[in-house]
Amino acid sequence: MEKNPLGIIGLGVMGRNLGLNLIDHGYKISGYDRDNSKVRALKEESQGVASSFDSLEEFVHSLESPKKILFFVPAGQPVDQVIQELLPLLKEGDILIDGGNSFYQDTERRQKQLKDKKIFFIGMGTSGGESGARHGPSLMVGGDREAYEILKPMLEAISAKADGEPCVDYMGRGSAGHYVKMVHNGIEYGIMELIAECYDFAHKVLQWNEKQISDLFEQWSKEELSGYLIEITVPILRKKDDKTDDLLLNKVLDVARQLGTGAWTSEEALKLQIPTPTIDAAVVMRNLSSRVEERKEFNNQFDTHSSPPVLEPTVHQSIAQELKKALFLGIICTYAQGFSLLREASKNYEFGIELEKVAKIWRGGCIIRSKFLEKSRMAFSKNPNLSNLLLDPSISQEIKENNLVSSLRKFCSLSLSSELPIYAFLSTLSYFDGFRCGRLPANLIQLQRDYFGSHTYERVDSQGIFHTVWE
Ligand SMILES: NC(=O)C1=CN([C@@H]2O[C@H](COP(=O)(O)OP(=O)(O)OC[C@H]3O[C@@H](n4cnc5c(N)ncnc54)[C@H](OP(=O)(O)O)[C@@H]3O)[C@@H](O)[C@H]2O)C=CC1
Ligand SMILES: O=C(CO)[C@H](O)[C@H](O)COP(=O)(O)O
Repeated sequence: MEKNPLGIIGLGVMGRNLGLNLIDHGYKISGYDRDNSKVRALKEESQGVASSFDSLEEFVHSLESPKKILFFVPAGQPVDQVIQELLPLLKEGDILIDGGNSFYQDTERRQKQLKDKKIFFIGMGTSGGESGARHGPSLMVGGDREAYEILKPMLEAISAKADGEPCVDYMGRGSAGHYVKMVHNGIEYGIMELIAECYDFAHKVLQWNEKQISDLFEQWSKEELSGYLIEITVPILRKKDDKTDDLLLNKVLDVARQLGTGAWTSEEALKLQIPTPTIDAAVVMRNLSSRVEERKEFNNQFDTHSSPPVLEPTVHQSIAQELKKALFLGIICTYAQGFSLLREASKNYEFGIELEKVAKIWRGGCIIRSKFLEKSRMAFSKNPNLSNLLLDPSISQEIKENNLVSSLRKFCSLSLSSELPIYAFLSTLSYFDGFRCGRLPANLIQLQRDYFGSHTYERVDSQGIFHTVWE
């Protein structure tokens, strides 16, 4: 029997679509899932091109050597279970690829576990959701470079293309691929929360309807704000509910669920002491949204409101312009925070991540793709050691020339007087102001630490460590 170059385990949303994408590009694949109906469905959908198996032994046997097996099963225990089941069937040199959203420390552990057996374990962050997997995802690959080189032609063929370049690359050693995907998702959380806060403002303060707001987002998606998350907000705002006459949006419970990657990003940033306040705020607001009972109680208990500013319709268009600029700066700062975290993590964990490559493969296929990523790519290409995107001369020039900071400030102050929760925008503004204000009140904190704990301090006028005898 002719052997196939790649096998996929887990034929749900991602595995099934990536399998069909591979077949479109001329690769014959084998598929396996613990749910036999999914195995049969793939065979039918691929018109028999995919070889599908109900037994793991037959599945592994159908693959050419070295065996290349990609899994798309839920992160956590299912990945370990699949590895355990596969181990007796594998030989030295075989390559396992985890395409799911696994936690990077789990990936490191699995790589160590399989190294002794000389089996490669690649952590591959995959982004683009269902349609990306089907028509071209962004693929963030980490682990052994030798194994990546074997997989490269196949991955390049199925990945999205941005300006003709494949949106896949080797991110670095160990769990670098899953780490980059984790930060991608943190940025995704930040941008989604900023967009939601914009919508809330247009809806509650400008009192625009969803048609007007979707037209605004549609306009933005053709300008410098152009990006996938802005784009998909347009049809989402316009979608009719199929059960009622209302819009679907009005029928959806206001609780934002999460699978964990955003919170992992914030936890990592805290651990490495890199400020990522927009991402943190996005996680916090998802958490707050889920406290449904407390929110109801608060709503009853604190039901008095100050009178919000009245905005005449004549100023609406100019406020919408400020809103656009505030969102643009919010998005720039979210990317800046994500890239700063990646830079620090790469140093700390010795991943060897090149930020230019990250920006390059995020330009297409992934959920956070946007026009701004080309500017980020150029910034890191000019200066691979750039510690913060906001320090790039052309990006800072763009922020200044377009008065983005004053728009963000105006938007925040209007929202605050309208009692809108805009935690992501406020955090972004404080991030910006905190970096540029010259002198922070951290000197006072230092003296408080020294007062109660003799923790010492440094002076602005002489080198060394100082302590004051306080009493
Ligand atoms: N959906 C998305 O947009 C994206 C998802 N991801 C990540 O990709 C991974 C897969 O996600 P997705 O495709 O959405 O998930 P799905 O739940 O759609 O598919 C997972 C499949 O794996 C099967 N499975 C679970 N455990 C095992 C096992 N031990 N052996 C064999 N098959 C098993 C499941 O079967 P059963 O149904 O019986 O449990 C299911 O068919 C996750 O880590 C996810 O976070 C990454 C990027 C985007
Ligand atoms: O990886 C993804 C997109 O890039 C997945 O869709 C992920 O599930 C999104 O995260 P969450 O479910 O926590 O919102």
